[in-house]
Amino acid sequence: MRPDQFRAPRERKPDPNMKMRPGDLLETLRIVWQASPRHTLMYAATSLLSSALPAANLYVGKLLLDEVAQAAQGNVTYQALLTLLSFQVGLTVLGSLLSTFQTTAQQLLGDSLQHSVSRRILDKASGLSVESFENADTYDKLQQAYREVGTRPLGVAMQLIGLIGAVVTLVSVGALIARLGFWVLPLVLLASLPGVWVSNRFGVENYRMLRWQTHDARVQNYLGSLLTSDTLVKEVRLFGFEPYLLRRWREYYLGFRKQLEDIVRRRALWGFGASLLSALLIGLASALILRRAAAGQISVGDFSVFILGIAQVQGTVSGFLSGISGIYQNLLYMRNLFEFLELPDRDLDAGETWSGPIHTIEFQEVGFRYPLTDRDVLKGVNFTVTRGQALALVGENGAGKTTIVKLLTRLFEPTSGRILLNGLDATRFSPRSVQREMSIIFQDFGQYQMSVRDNVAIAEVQRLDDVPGVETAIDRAGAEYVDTLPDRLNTPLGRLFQGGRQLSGGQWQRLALARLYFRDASVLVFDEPTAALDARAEFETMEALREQARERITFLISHRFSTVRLADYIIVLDGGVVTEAGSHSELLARNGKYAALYNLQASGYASEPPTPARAQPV
Ligand SMILES: Nc1ncnc2c1ncn2[C@@H]1O[C@H](COP(=O)(O)OP(=O)(O)OP(=O)(O)O)[C@@H](O)[C@H]1O
Repeated sequence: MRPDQFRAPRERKPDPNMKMRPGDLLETLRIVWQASPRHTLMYAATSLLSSALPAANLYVGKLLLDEVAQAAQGNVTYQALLTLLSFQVGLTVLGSLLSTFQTTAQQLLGDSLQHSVSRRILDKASGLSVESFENADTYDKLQQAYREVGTRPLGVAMQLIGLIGAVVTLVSVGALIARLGFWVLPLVLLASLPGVWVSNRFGVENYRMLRWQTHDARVQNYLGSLLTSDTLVKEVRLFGFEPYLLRRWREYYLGFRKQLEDIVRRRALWGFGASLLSALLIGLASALILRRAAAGQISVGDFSVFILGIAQVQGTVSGFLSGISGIYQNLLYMRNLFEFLELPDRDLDAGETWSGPIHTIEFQEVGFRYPLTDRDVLKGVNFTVTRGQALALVGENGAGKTTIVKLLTRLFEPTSGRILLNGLDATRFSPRSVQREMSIIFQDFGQYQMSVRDNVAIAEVQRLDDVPGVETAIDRAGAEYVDTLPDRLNTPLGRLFQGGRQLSGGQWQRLALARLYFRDASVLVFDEPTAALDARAEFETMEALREQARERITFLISHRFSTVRLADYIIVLDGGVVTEAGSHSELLARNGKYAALYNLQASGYASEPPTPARAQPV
């Protein structure tokens, strides 16, 4: 996490680009249709049929009431009443049947949609460059897209079909109500608007608030995760910074809370005003109807259509308008998703395919600046390394050692200068084909919560079943402890899942070394390979490394000069610039920075330990 991410909660300005585009609705519907055409059709058909049922129910209900009123005067047979009742029962049965099919279609469509959109997001994420992951904005987009994938696209489809259904209901029920008087329907429709306007307005505000909070919520989550992490608990307890973390976590909460309270208060006030206005309008419509009733112009059945129709129209108008705002909100999410899916991919297969071992690597005046930053972290770096040589990169923290490795392994491209492989410009070749010739152990290597075998063979997935290969790599990395694990190579590792074995830092590091050895590569990169190893393991690792290095090009980054001195060629970096280069003895003879650092470390071993102060008798 970069320091700028750790800041106090602040007012975040709305993203000016957060607007849906005209094509988003169609594109969303296309995604829904493609996920499952059959269930989309089934959902649409059952929803639309259901939308016509309220009017049919109202009408049959009205007929039934009128007949009952007639029956009181002895004008209607029991048979006629039963016929109407059977219609009403039929409508109820049809309603439940449609709703059963509709729910089934919705669940299956939702599942297919979640799968297909998640798949797109994961596909996209796996094609993104390392650079995109290091960009907070892209990372926020990815997180939000992935978090809401289960609800949003389906939401758009359901709401759109719901809108069409609402039109069907409104037209049919509206036609029944309109028969009761000219002003009745407009008044009933008008009465539904204030409430819907309020819920729409605050729904959008709520969504925007959540979206602006995404970044801060991520920081707050991170702070919470520090307090609940099993790996960090020791450090957190020892340094005792729990209160600090809790305070920061709470500061973020209070920031969110302030925004929420503001929205909730305003919404309550507007909501109250809206319901008063609605009640007035409905009162007016009722007075008009009652005047006609008093004049004997409408039947009991008609009056029931009015009373039940009000609720129906209000519910439908509210559903209709909140459907529109729901579509708008969901489309804002979809815009976020589309923006994420439209991010430029880094096509790792673009370019010629590199094949065969790499014999020489040459950096020519290589410079580099991380995207969105304004500082060159490498400047005019030159060196050549050939097969059989081990090259060590030395320098203080932040000097640019890991960045050189990122360029060498094509995770990033130089901003100036070039890298030659066997004398050919590396950019001609696809990053993936070049990476195939490289194997690496990073400083922050992966601890995969998988089996021992997967942890090693994942370096070359097409050889996942190569058990002898895995065993050889494990031997070479000195990870014999694997033999003592309950299920040897098949023992699940890590604490995340049940039955997993947790390893020590050094044991994990040996496994990462085995992973490096497992891949048959001509360039090996060791970024702090012995940091977590004990003295014997470090010695063995360096021996193995020397053995391996004969046939290969080896890059070594280490702060331990006992390791560095074994390299054939050493490059000293300072602030992204190569300040010294040569073999260990040459650099010592030069008596420059390398010699100073080496002697500093060597004196740490050679000097007499300070004599402990003798306790003074009191
Ligand atoms: N993703 C990034 N975005 C912006 N700047 C970065 C990024 N990664 C590293 N840097 C900066 O680049 C410079 C070189 O970093 P690099 O990781 O290469 O140093 P290093 O020599 O490997 O350090 P260490 O010995 O601590 O591992 C540092 O100033 C660092 O802050």
